[in-house]
Amino acid sequence: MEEVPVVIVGAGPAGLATSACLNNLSVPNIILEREDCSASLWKKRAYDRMKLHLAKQFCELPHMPFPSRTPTFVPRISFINYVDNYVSQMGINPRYHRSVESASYDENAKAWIIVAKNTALDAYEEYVARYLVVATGENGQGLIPEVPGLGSFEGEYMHSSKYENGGKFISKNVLVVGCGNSGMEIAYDLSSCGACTSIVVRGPVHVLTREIVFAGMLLLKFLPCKLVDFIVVMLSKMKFGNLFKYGLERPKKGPFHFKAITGQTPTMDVGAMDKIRKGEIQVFPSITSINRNKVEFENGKIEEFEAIIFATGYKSTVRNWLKDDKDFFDEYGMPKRNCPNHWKGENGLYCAGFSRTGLHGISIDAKNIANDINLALTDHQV
Ligand SMILES: Cc1cc2nc3c(=O)[nH]c(=O)nc-3n(C[C@H](O)[C@H](O)[C@H](O)COP(=O)(O)OP(=O)(O)OC[C@H]3O[C@@H](n4cnc5c(N)ncnc54)[C@H](O)[C@@H]3O)c2cc1C
Ligand SMILES: NC(=O)C1=CN([C@@H]2O[C@H](COP(=O)(O)OP(=O)(O)OC[C@H]3O[C@@H](n4cnc5c(N)ncnc54)[C@H](OP(=O)(O)O)[C@@H]3O)[C@@H](O)[C@H]2O)C=CC1
Ligand SMILES: O=C(O)C(=O)Cc1c[nH]c2ccccc12
Repeated sequence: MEEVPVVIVGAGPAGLATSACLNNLSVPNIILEREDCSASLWKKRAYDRMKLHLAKQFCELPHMPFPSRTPTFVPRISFINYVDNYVSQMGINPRYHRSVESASYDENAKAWIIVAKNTALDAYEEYVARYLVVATGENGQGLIPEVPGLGSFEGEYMHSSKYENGGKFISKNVLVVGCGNSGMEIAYDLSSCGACTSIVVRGPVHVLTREIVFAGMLLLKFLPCKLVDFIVVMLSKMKFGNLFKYGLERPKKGPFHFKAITGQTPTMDVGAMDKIRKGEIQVFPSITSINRNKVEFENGKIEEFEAIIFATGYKSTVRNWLKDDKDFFDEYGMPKRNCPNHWKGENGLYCAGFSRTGLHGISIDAKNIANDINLALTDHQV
C-alpha cells in the first residue's frame, strides 16, 4: 500500500497536464497508466495521416508552448514528440502497466482507495490518496453499434481506432460508417489509397474546414456565438454549396452552439467532400442489415463490401471501475454537471478532460484542478 496526496488515473494529455500543474505547485502526485506509454490514444489508436484539427494555440498543454517552427495544424507525430518532451521537461513520471480496476471512498480514512493491476508483474497494488483525478478520457473505448447480421459479415470489420492507413484496402470495396471527423478522414484516406469507398451518413452534420473553425474560434473572442455560427455556416455554404444533393444535410442549430449543447464536434473536411462531389466516395443512409458480404441500406439499396470501418464514436470507461462518486458521473461515464462546473466532485474527486472541448478544455481543467487541490492542502495545513 502506498499513500500519496493525489492519484491521477490516465497518462493522456489530461493526466499529464494535471500532473505538470501539480508539480509546478510542488504537490506530490502519481499517475497510473494502463499502457506502456503516455498519450496512448495518439501513439496506438490514431491513424497515420491525422493532424490536430484545432490550431496549435488551442492545443498547447499548460506551461509549455509548441516550438515556433511547429505548423499551425500539428501532425500526429509532432504532437507525440511534443507530449514526450512535456513528460520529461515537466518532471512527470507516470507509472505504466497500471490498469486501475477499482477506486472507492473510505469515509473513515477520508481517502480514496485505488486498486491497480500491475500488468507487467501480474500483481495488484493499492494506493491511498486524499484526492483522485479521473483522466481516462472521453474516448476510452471504441463503440461498434449492434447491426442486424453483423456476425455473418464475411469480410473484415474494425473500429476506427484500429485503422492505421489504407494500405491493405487497395482496390477493395470498403464501407465507412459514421461521418464525424474519424469517418470522413478515413473515407478520404481509403479513397486516396485506391479503395472503392462508401460512407454511411445517418443524420445532419456540419461540414466545415479547419481554417473556418480557426476563424470561428478567433471570432468567438469578440462576437456572440449566434453571429459566429451565422458566419461560419455562410463560409461553409460558400465552400461546399448545397450539401443536400450529396446526401448530406446541415443541422438546424449552428456548429458552435451545437457543439456547446451536444458536444458533437463539427466535421472538418480534409478532402472527402471533393471526392463525394466527384462520385469517388459514395454516400449511403443508415444500414438496416448485413447478410454475409451484402449490406442493405435504409433506401433499400443492397451493396457488396469486403471491409467495414465503424467510425461510430467512443464511450468513457469510468463506470467500469469508479465507485462512490455520489452521482458525479452519469451512466455513460460523463460528468453530470455541465461545463464549466464539471471538473469537481465530492470528497476530493476531480475529472480532467471531460468537457467535450478537446485539448483546449483539458488545459483549463488541469489548471483548475491543480489550483483547487493546492488550495485545499494549504487550508488543511493552516
Ligand atoms: C482520433 C482522435 C483525434 C482527436 N483529435 C483532436 C484534436 O485534434 N484536437 C483536440 O483538441 N482534441 C482531439 N481529440 C480529442 C482527444 O480525445 C483529446 O484531445 C485527448 O487525447 C484526450 O486526452 P485525455 O487525456 O482526456 O484522454 P486520452 O488521450 O484518451 O488518455 C486517457 C489515458 O487513460 C488511460 N486509461 C484509461 N483507462 C484506464 C485505467 N482504468 N487505468 C489506467 N489508465 C487508464 C488510457 O490508456 C489513456 O492513455 C481527438 C480524439 C480522437 C479519438
Ligand atoms: N484531429 C482530427 O483530425 C480528428 C479528431 N477527432 C475527434 O475525435 C473525437 C471522436 O470522433 P469520431 O471518432 O469521429 O466520433 P464522433 O462521435 O464524433 O462521430 C461518430 C459518428 O458516427 C455516427 N454514428 C454513430 N452510430 C452510428 C450508426 N449506428 N450508424 C451510422 N452512423 C453512426 C454519428 O452520427 P450521429 O451524429 O447521428 O450520432 C457520428 O457522425 C471527436 O471529438 C473528433 O472531433 C477524430 C478524428 C480526427
Ligand atoms: O477535438 C475535439 O473534439 C474538440 O472538441 C475540439 C474543439 C473544441 N471546441 C471546438 C469547436 C469546434 C470544433 C472543435 C472544437
